[in-house]
Amino acid sequence: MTILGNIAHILVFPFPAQGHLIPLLDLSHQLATHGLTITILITAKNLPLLNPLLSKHPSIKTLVLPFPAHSSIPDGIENCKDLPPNSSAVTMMHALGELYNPLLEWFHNHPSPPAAIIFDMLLGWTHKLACEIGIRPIVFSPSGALALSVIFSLWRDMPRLHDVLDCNQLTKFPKIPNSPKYPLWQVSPMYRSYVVGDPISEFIKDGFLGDIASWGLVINSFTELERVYLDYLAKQIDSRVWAVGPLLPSAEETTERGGASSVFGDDVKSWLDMCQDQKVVYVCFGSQAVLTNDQMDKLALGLEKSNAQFIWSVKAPTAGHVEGNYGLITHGFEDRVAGRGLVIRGWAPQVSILSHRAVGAFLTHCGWNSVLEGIVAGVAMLAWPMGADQFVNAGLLVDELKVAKLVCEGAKTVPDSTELARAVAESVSSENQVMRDRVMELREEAMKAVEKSGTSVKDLEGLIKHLGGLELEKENNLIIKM
Ligand SMILES: O=c1ccn([C@@H]2O[C@H](COP(=O)(O)OP(=O)(O)O[C@H]3O[C@H](CO)[C@@H](O)[C@H](O)[C@H]3O)[C@@H](O)[C@H]2O)c(=O)[nH]1
Repeated sequence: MTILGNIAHILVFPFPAQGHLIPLLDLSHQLATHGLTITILITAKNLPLLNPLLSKHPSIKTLVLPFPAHSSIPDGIENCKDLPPNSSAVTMMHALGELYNPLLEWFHNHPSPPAAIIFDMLLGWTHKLACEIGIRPIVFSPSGALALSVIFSLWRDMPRLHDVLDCNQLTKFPKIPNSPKYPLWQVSPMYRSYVVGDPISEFIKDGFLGDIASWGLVINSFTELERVYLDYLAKQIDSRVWAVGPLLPSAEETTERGGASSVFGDDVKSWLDMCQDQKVVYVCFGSQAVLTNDQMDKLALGLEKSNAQFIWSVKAPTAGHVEGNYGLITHGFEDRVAGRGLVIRGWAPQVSILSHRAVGAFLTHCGWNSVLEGIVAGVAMLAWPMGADQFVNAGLLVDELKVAKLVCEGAKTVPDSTELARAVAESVSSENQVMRDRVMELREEAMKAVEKSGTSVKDLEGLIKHLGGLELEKENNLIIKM
């Protein structure tokens, strides 16, 4: 397929958190495959995360800028997964805002600068920079359309939540389809901690308003999954929306996606090969969540009591976690579940585990990438949302799509091990067939979306056509100026 003007040069600017970076790199792969010239802005410590992509596309260039020093980020940390637990994405967003001038300078000195920037939604300040240079700002959302509708609604409408004392009071979003509502404690902490006039708060607010004002929105979702929310977003932000998901890794990339796996993929595969179809529960809470020892104990007990087969991917505490209070696997647990349970410490090859025929259920925090990966794998989900957009995603999965059961809520909540055991056992039993059938239907829709003439393929082609058009526009402007 040839798409008009596919020679455009695009700058891609990912946010340094695996859940954000992975899908934007998958999108970059698609754009490079269609012949676009891509430069990826990255800081030095995150550069190795680009290796699988760069080896597939040697034509992709990198713009490596020094990570800006920040008083709340210890030296040497450049990725959210390594941030101390008392820091948040806000600190990282604020620190990266200092790249404004170096980036501006790079643009001014580039012989053939990009015609557009595709930037992560947490880097909304890029919108202002793009306007200053006179190129198109395109925001990329690694979150789904419902979650993005909620985030945009908060920052655009600015509901007064800061003086509400009851954390269970419902925050309502009547303009969004199906009028979702969430207890205050589940609403974005980034928004709840907003203080009028505070420089960091205003920086964050301007960033989201920059997203909303962007020339286009690329989102990792697909029409059949979130049609009403995608339509709503298109009307709200008054710009082009391209739903290009689910963004998937290429077959050879599934084991090194987002980082080097801490186990041999073949060992995990051999272990899974010995299990029956759809009997294994995969447990993972994304790239950032580290459980307290209390949570670890109850989760371990739940898995033990369930008698189910499982793989549990356990994140290690970062240097900032209080020594000994986090991430400890209960003494003797692994011996007691030997043969039916596998614990992976560190980075697990999640996509290849989920896609194995033996995996039937996924205990997840409902990070959007995990949600999409779970759907593509056709596994039923057990939801334990902990923060960020995860409560919104869990609501979509549990109440609307009915492909998940809620088993726990909250980053600090300790689950009841007996209830958890029951839910885990049930998730891979024949009683759960209805949910499994529903998720298989969604899987089919997801696969259709990314096949030839599928909705996501069409949206991707539409995006590429627009990007090609921008390059022609740039050249015409130059001719007119000359
Ligand atoms: O051991 C692991 C752990 C994670 N992953 C991958 O890492 C990604 C994790 O992304 P996600 O499931 O979205 O979780 P988070 O890392 O928590 O993602 C952040 O970013 C998402 C996109 O905006 C949000 O939906 C989440 O709430 C937010 O926490 C997925 O692709 C996983 O396959 C692995 O490959 N191995």
